[in-house]
Amino acid sequence: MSALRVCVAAIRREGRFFLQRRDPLAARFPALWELPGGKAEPGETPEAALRRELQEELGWAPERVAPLATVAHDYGAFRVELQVFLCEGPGTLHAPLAWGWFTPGEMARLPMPEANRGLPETLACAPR
Ligand SMILES: Nc1nc2c([nH]c(=O)n2[C@@H]2O[C@H](COP(=O)(O)OP(=O)(O)OP(=O)(O)O)[C@@H](O)[C@H]2O)c(=O)[nH]1
Repeated sequence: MSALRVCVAAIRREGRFFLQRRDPLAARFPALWELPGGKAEPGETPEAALRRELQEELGWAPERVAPLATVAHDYGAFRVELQVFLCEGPGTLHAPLAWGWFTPGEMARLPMPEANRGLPETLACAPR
């Protein structure tokens, strides 16, 4: 089974990261907290996909984007490969869902998709 390539943004401000909560009525992973992002379209580079998703989801363009980690996870019914980018820059994020800024320690206590389990540790070690 081929993996869904999903590009996600670890948006950092003052040591905290932006998470949004999935729709409580979503068919998959309802009400879990996740990083903004989504699937790359055919022919799209991961960074271009990420920038497009951030614009669509949050109406926001990052000033700096750097690859941080890749996490593969098998959910059984499907596999994902999360490509995580560290994103920084000013400006308002126009989030339509519940959202917040969390330290890696706080993040570790939130309900998140299984693929995200190791992320708090990775984000805690992200280059300054
Ligand atoms: N955006 C995002 N997706 C994640 C994260 N962790 C994780 O397992 N995923 C999964 O990766 C896929 C992302 O694809 P998508 O963003 O285009 O899909 P979607 O929210 O419309 O959800 P759906 O296709 O599951 O209904 C989803 O299956 C999502 O649950 C994360 O931190 N952020």
